[in-house]
Amino acid sequence: MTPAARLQAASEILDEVIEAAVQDGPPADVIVSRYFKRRRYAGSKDRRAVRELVFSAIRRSAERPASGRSAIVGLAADDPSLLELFGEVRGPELLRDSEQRAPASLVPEWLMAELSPLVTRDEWPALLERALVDIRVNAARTSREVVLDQFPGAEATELSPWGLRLPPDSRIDDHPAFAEGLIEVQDEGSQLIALACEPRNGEKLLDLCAGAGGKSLALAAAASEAIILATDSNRARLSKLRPRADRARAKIETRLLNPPREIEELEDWRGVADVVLVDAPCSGSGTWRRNPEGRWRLTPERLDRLAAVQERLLDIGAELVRPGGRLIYAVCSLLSREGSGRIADFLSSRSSWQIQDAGIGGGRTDGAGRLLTPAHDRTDGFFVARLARPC
Ligand SMILES: C[S@@+](CC[C@H](N)C(=O)[O-])C[C@H]1O[C@@H](n2cnc3c(N)ncnc32)[C@H](O)[C@@H]1O
Repeated sequence: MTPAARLQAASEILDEVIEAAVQDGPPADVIVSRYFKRRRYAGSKDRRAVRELVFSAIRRSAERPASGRSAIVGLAADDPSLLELFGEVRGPELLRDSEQRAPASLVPEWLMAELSPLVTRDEWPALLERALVDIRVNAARTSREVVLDQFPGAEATELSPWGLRLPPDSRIDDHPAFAEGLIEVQDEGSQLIALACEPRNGEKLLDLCAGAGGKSLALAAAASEAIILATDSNRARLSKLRPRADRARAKIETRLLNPPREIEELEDWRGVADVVLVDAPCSGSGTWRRNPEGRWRLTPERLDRLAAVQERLLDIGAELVRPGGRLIYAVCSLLSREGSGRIADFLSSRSSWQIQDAGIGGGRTDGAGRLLTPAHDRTDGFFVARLARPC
C-alpha cells in the first residue's frame, strides 16, 4: 500500500470505530483486524502503519469526531507530511477549503468536572500515553527473581511484590513461562487491587465481578489454599477463566450469575465471605491509554447507568461479607462519582462499617479510598477502597 492508501484505509476504519462507539459495537482493535482480514493483500508493515494512524487519531481527539475523514484531517493538521497525501491516487480526496477537522483534546469537555481533583491538568497527557507491559508472577509456583532472569530488560515493579515491567513490545504469549502458567499479563494497578484484598489461606474469597478472572488468579496465586469463587453475569468472559486457572494450576470455582437474581444465586455465600471483591463495571477512564476510544463511547446516560449498577453490586457485596469480613471496591476509573463518591454514598447508609487502609503502598488518599493514576503511579488508573463489616 502507498502512504496515501494507508491514510485512506485509516479514514475508513475510523468511520467504523465512530459507528461502533455510537452503537456499542466492537473495540477499535477488533475493527482494525477485521478490516485487514478482508484485505489480504496488505502486508504486516501496512497493517502496522495503518493501525498507528488509527490509534494516533483516536488518541488525538477526546470528543467523537464527525467522521473518519475529519479525524485524519485533524491528524494532518499536526503532521504536515500527511497533508501531501490528500488527492493522491488511492489516497483521501483533496482537502477542501475550510474543511472540518476534529479538534485535539485529551479529556471530553463534559467529563472534566467529573475527574477526581487529584487528576490535575498536568496529569492528563499521561492518561493517553502508551501503556507499559506488566506481568504478574504466579507466586504460588515460582518467584519474581527466577522469572526476572528469563526476561531481558525486565525490572521488578515498585508497588506490587509480584510484578515485572517489561520493555515495550515484549511478546509474552509465546514464552514458555506463560504456557506453563508461571506468569500472566496484568497491569501493576490490577495486581494492587488483589493485594488490597489481603487474601489468606483458608479464607473464603468471592470475586463478584470476576470477568475473565485476572484478579481471581492473582488472589489464588497469593493464597493457594483459599476457597475462591469467581462470579460474573457475562458467560463469554467468565468462560475464559477456566483455561487460565488450569494453566496456573489455581483452585477457583466459577458461577454464572443472572441479574437481578444474584443474591438468591449466592445464598450459600450470604454473610459468610471473609472477603468480597467488587471490581465493578465502570467508565474505564483509568484505562484510556489502552482503550482511548472509550472516551467516544461514554455518554452522560451511560455513566448514570454504570453508577446505578455499581451501587447495586456494592449492596450485593455487602450482603455476602461476614461480620468482621472485608469488602473491597475497585473501579478502573478516575471519576469521583464512580470512586470516592460511590463509597461516600455507601457509607452514608452504613455508618457502622469501618474504612480500612487499602494496604497497597501506592496511590493517594481519595475520600475513603486510594486513587492510582498513570502519572503518579505509572499504573492504570484505579480507585480502591477497603471496608470492614461491623462484628
Ligand atoms: C471491570 S470488569 C471486571 C474485570 C475483572 N475483575 C478482571 O480483573 O479482569 C466488570 C465485570 O462486571 C461484570 N458484571 C456486570 N454486572 C454484573 C452483575 N450484576 N453481577 C456480576 N458481574 C457483573 C461484567 O460482566 C464485567 O465482566
